[in-house]
Order: sequence, then structure tokens, then C-alpha cells
Amino acid sequence: MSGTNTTSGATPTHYQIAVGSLNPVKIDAALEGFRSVFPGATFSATGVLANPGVDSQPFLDGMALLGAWNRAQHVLRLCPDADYWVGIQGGVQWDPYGLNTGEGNGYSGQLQAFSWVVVLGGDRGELMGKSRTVTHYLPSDVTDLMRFGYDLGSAHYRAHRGIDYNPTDGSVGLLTHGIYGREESYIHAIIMALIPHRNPTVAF
Ligand SMILES: O=c1[nH]c(=O)c2ncn([C@@H]3O[C@H](COP(=O)(O)OP(=O)(O)OP(=O)(O)O)[C@@H](O)[C@H]3O)c2[nH]1
Repeated sequence: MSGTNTTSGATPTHYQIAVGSLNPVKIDAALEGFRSVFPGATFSATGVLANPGVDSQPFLDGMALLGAWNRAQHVLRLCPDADYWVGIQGGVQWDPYGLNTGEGNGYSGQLQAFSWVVVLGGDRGELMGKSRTVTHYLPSDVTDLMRFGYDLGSAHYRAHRGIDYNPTDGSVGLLTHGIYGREESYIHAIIMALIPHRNPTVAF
């Protein structure tokens, strides 16, 4: 923590956020999320290469959560002087519900896409908040490519021959025609993951 707490016009408290990624979308989203939850403070965010410890495109909800947690833990070790440590990990999962087939077989053949966010705080990262972004379903051509090992970004790029695919907006930005971008999805999940930090006397 590198500022002074204030009640009367003095410098607002400044906090350092360490984000376990070099991806500017994730770093900017973390900054924006913290600023909206703690409007009386100032923040700066640094991206650090962190090891997710899972596949680059995990195919399971729990593995994406583990990736986000591993990133946050790694950046905590790399940047112990920061005030908050953030891990964000994208993932996909086969939709387990099968409603589109009507067969009740528990498997729809559709892929869901989402990301997990983990935010650590406290003196040694002992306070944890986590949340998942919104979920969207992937087109079948993208899904087919992912069956063959393409990650989400590359599958979109190949399915659309690069046209319209912009990694900053991501899959969600392309499919919503820009109404809802990747950064926005991360910001909303950061805000949710900050609930325990915003309510530090409440047990979760
Ligand atoms: O959360 C997402 N929302 C989207 O709309 C989206 N569109 C594409 N991707 C891709 O999902 C993969 C794993 O994501 P990811 O968390 O590993 O991110 P990343 O590889 O971009 O960054 P990083 O690993 O350097 O931190 C990467 O291939 C991303 O390009 C998205 N992820």
C-alpha cells in the first residue's frame, strides 16, 4: 500500500494490483473493476507473466478456475509488495444439460465459453474473492475446430478466415457484434470477485 488514508482532502490511498497476465485486456479490466468498487482510492496495475498450471485452453470449468487461482498465487509470489493479486483464466466446457437435443442424455455437443477471475487481498493474499464471467455458446464451426485442438481465439480466426476476429474483443465481442466485449466481461467478474474485499467483516 503506497498512500495515506484520508478523510479530508488529503491524498487518497493508492493500491497496487498485480495481474497474472501480460494481456492488456485483462490488466485494463482489473484496473477498471477496482476503480468502480473503490471509487475513493487510486489504483495502478502491472501485468506479470504467470503460470496458469493448466492447458492454455482448459476444457473444464474447474480447470479454468484452477488456472485463475494458480495465476493469482504465482503473481502473489512474484510481487509480494502489491496490495491485490489477480488471476484470470479463460476456459470452455461441454454443455452438460442437453436441452437442445430433447433426448435428456445430459450432453448437448455444444461448447460453453467463459473465464474465471480470482482476486487475492490481505497482507499475504489470505482474502480471496472469485467469480466467473458470463457464459456464451460457441458456433458449431468453432466448436469443431476446438475438437481438433485449436484454442478459442485461433478457432474463431480460422473459422472466419481472420475476418472480423479481433483478440481484444474476443469471441464474446465478435458474437455479440460488439455489444459486449471481452474487457467488459472481465470487469463485471472482477466486481463480483471483489465482494469479499468490499465486505471484509462478512464471512463468505
Ligand atoms: O475469456 C475469453 N473471452 C473471450 O471472449 C475470448 N475470445 C477468445 N478467447 C481466447 O481464450 C483462450 C484462453 O484465454 P486466456 O485466459 O488464456 O487468455 P489469453 O491467452 O488471451 O491471455 P494470457 O494467457 O496471456 O493471460 C485464448 O486463446 C483467448 O484468446 C477468449 N477468452
